[in-house]
Amino acid sequence: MKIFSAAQIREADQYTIQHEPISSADLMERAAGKCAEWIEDHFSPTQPVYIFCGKGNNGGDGLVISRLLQEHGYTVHTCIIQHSPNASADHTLKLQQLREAFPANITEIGDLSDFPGLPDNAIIVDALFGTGMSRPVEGWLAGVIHRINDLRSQHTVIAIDLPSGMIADTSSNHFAVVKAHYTLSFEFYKLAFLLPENAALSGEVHILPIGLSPDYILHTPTRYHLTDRQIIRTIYKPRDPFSHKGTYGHALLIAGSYGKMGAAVLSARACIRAGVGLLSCHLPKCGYEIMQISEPCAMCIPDKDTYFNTHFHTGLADARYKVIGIGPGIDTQPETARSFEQLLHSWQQPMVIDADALNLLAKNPKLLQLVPKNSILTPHPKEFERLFGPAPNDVERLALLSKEAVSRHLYILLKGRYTAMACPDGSIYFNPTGNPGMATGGSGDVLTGILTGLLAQGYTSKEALILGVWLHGYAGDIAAAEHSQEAMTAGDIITGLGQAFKEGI
Ligand SMILES: NC(=O)C1=CN([C@@H]2O[C@H](COP(=O)(O)OP(=O)(O)OC[C@H]3O[C@@H](n4cnc5c(N)ncnc54)[C@H](O)[C@@H]3O)[C@@H](O)[C@H]2O)[C@@H](O)CC1
Ligand SMILES: Nc1ncnc2c1ncn2[C@@H]1O[C@H](COP(=O)(O)OP(=O)(O)O)[C@@H](O)[C@H]1O
Ligand SMILES: [K+]
Repeated sequence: MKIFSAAQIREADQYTIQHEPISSADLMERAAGKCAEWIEDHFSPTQPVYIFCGKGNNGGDGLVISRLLQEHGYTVHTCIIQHSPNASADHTLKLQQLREAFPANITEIGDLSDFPGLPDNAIIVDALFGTGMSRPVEGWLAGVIHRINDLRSQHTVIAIDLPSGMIADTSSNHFAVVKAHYTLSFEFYKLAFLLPENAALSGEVHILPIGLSPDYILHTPTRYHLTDRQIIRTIYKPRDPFSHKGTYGHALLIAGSYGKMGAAVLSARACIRAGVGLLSCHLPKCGYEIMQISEPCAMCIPDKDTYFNTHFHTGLADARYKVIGIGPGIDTQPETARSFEQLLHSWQQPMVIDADALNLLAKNPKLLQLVPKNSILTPHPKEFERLFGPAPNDVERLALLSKEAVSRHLYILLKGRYTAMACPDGSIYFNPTGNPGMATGGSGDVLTGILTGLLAQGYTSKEALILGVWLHGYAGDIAAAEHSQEAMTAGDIITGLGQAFKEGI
């Protein structure tokens, strides 16, 4: 699914109005109708509804919702916030229609002292501002937002299109923003919903289709995308009935150290479950028996060193590996760093680089220059900061992520609720699958194994990244459904992979 900027959303709106064609007032009727329907499906008419409307088109939506809910027997109080002497044309029209149909319970709020007292069990609908926001809300208007937020523990807050005060496509960190329980947004996810800094603001987001022009959506390029099944289906390649294990590549996984062999085992198991043809694991001697016993499908290459991987740069040419995955549990010993440097001098194919291998790159920035083009780097936010430095907010962190991916010709993901995947072509994909049950040691090692396994099978770096992160999260969701978010383990994510392949594509 494409994620458009506020300006593009306005364009989509205008394009639909001209080409469907439909009047802007009718489009507003359609959008607000979807919201009213959603509210009717989820809340009973016995609950009083308080709708706070701004004077732009977001407020216009609120006015239509008010009329439609009253037509269906709800008691609605409509509060119009007088933040400006002028109202949009559609706001003016919809206010007139509301006054004609239901003249009672319409109040104007010109100051915080006009804010109504709310009865128990009320629903607050926030229709103050939507995609028209471009600067922070200040003064008594910010006070209205704070007042709504003070009431959220006793009442349900439903934001229309965006929680008011939030800017659709840039950072609103530290601004006054409504904290909604639900956000009913039109047609598209907004970038703002995917940012960790906004986690407490949008609540449950529901995207309501309002019939914006499919032509416009198809032909308008955008930088941001949210992975969905449609994208996944274009990537996934079913296996050829005449294929053999050579078809699916030989991967080398460099992982583990004394006390961290679990990371290597998890990664190896995930790589195998992701469908690799053959897997060899380069391990410190102490890990040899552990791996042989834990995962009989993996072959093992013991290092010269008992506790750490220190000589994995040798013998690469003979084995004709398709891909190398490196990092889970390898520690950051100087001998490991030296071997990594030599490996980077001799290996030119894409690699998957994770965990301590990322920390080695952060410690030795000259190594970063040697990373083969089209490699996949998988930092969590702390590892990202060690590698590329801090950013003042999430939107600037995304810009930094993309800049590094483009200038170095690498695929770099930034892990989190909506893992962001930056590509060398400048695009950024967000992944919606996964859950907080995956915030547990070993989940990242599983991802490294999956990505390595997919690259080995011939998926391009971009395909492996988007598909791998999707499957990882999907398998995590299956694990959480089976075991709960608390009790699930990284191993359960691997177990869930089978069902993820069967049901998630
Ligand atoms: N995009 C679409 O396809 C559709 C959009 N509709 C609605 O239209 C909304 C956009 O409407 P508008 O463009 O009128 O914008 P908004 O209603 O979001 O905001 C514009 C109003 O807010 C005021 N304003 C903006 N920033 C302010 C600030 N920092 N402090 C104080 N006042 C501020 C402006 O003066 C103006 O009165 C969407 O969010 C959505 O709710 C729907 O009605 C129809 C379909
Ligand atoms: N709240 C969450 N929602 C979705 N995915 C999550 C969440 N928390 C963690 N994850 C996923 O779990 C993985 C954790 O990786 P990482 O922090 O590297 O773990 P480890 O180093 O312990 O293996 C990442 O892929 C991340 O996106
Ligand atoms: K709103």
